[in-house]
Amino acid sequence: MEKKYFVSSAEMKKYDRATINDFQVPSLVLMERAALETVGEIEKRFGKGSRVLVVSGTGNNGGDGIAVGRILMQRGYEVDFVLIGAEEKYSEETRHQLVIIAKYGCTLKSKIESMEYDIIIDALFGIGLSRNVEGIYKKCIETMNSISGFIVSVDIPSGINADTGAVMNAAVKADITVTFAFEKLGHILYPGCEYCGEVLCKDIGITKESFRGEEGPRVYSYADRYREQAAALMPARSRGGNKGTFGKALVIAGSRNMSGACELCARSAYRIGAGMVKVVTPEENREIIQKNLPEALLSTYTDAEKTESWKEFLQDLKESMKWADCIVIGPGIGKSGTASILFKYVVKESAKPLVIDADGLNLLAESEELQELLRTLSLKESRQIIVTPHVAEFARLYGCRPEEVKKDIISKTKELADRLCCTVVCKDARTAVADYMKRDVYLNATGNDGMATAGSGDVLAGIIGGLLTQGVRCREAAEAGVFLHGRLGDLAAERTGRYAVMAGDLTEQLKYILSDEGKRR
Ligand SMILES: NC(=O)C1=CN([C@@H]2O[C@H](COP(=O)(O)OP(=O)(O)OC[C@H]3O[C@@H](n4cnc5c(N)ncnc54)[C@H](O)[C@@H]3O)[C@@H](O)[C@H]2O)[C@@H](O)CC1
Ligand SMILES: Nc1ncnc2c1ncn2[C@@H]1O[C@H](COP(=O)(O)OP(=O)(O)O)[C@@H](O)[C@H]1O
Ligand SMILES: [K+]
Repeated sequence: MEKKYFVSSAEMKKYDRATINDFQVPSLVLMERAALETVGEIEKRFGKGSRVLVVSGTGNNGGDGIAVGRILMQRGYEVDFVLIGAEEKYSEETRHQLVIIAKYGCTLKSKIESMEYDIIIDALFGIGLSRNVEGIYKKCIETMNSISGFIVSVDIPSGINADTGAVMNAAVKADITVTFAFEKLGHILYPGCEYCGEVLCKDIGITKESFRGEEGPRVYSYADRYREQAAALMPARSRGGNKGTFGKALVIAGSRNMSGACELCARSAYRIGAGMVKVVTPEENREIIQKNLPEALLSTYTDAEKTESWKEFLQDLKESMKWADCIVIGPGIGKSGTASILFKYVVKESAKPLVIDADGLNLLAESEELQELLRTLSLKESRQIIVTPHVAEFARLYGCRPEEVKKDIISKTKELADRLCCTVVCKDARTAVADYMKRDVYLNATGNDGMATAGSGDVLAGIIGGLLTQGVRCREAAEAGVFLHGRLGDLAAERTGRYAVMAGDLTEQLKYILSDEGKRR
């Protein structure tokens, strides 16, 4: 799988240092390459004679900016240089860039004087931002945002935390961001991603060799090309296959007044390619499922208190669990006594890959015993288990507040995966996937706020289940499922706009994005 990395500022600094110290590429060479790449993007958009303001800070981000200004000036642009910060703080490289522009007779200002530029080069802070922006720095960011001009942020918009995407009290709102070597976490996480404009990632000679044989960056996504080639994430489909070949999903979902969850989930499992889907739901949903999803097999239950029929149902369920290649449990099952008994029974008795979603997660959060059971099943019986909480469900399972999850979704997802010994999909605007076997965390870059609509989680659970039935392993099914689900949301939003997207539209889009041959196996 071709990956795209999102690095932390510590990782990026490590790769910078390895390139400079181990490979002996001078720091000023990297800076010149960074500047040339940035200039290239400006030249694509603006011609000679355009008015440019360079706003630099004292660190190497400022040095990049001054080099950009110098090259533009040599190529016929009109450039003003502003540097904010005390001289004793200048980095060695920035000092050097200042010596060069002084030789060319450029003057350096300490504040923004004119209000009209064509282009503003934002080079106040890069990945070295270490605390909240205050005083003259804050004022300077506010001025850049208020005056006219196309804003080009160098490396990252000044004021955005490169590790978390947080706004550190104030941040530049860029039109484009030209970054180097690898995209940073702050480019993809909210709210940082909304400040970057288009992110252009450029090679300046800091490559994978700078990992020096160690594991690479911890966080990755799928390469952008899969957006257009979604089918490349699918298992190859055998032309001679029959419905058994493509697997059987058992979807245990829905409750009284909640038939939609199982319908969405089961339909999505079918649309992603499962051969057979059996729905287990309360008797009240029989008619509606038969009418709306006649393709599904069906098994219904009544209250667990009705002992005789419940016993019969459990017998049937046991057979269904043997029949299935994977089980999805939770969407809309509620938290009634019957739901709780059913959930415990399935976790204990099933031997197949299991996806636990929605109410299943709430029931799991309430039972230490079941959490312990998950660990045992995973460690002793190598059971494949995926849990798919949204942030609030995650917080209940983890035992913290939802804001804490949002703030640190990457580490928290990995921690919960280690604790439960399974694969965890923490759903948010940027969904994270981690498991207990691997250090790396997948961070999803597809999807949009149109998907924040009831039932879209049920669709994801069905998609992941449908991938499992086709033999995709847990971690890969979770990552590919999340990526594809986001793409479905993006395509649905392209058609209707983000306001109008509904969960069923996501499943509908599956008709269109998997038209090519799968290549995974
Ligand atoms: N040779 C290299 O190491 C390369 C570095 N590059 C550039 O260098 C940047 C990183 O440079 P630095 O590590 O020098 O860091 P920065 O230039 O991002 O900023 C660090 C400086 O800002 C100060 N600072 C941090 N937070 C502040 C705040 N809230 N208020 C006031 N001052 C604050 C620090 O004390 C330090 O002086 C990258 O973003 C990139 O643009 C690129 O040129 C590529 C090569
Ligand atoms: N702003 C957003 N950007 C991208 N994806 C989003 C956004 N908001 C929600 N989503 C996605 O939509 C889905 C919502 O799932 P969930 O909260 O479980 O919904 P429900 O319980 O109603 O089915 C998740 O996969 C989540 O990642
Ligand atoms: K910057």
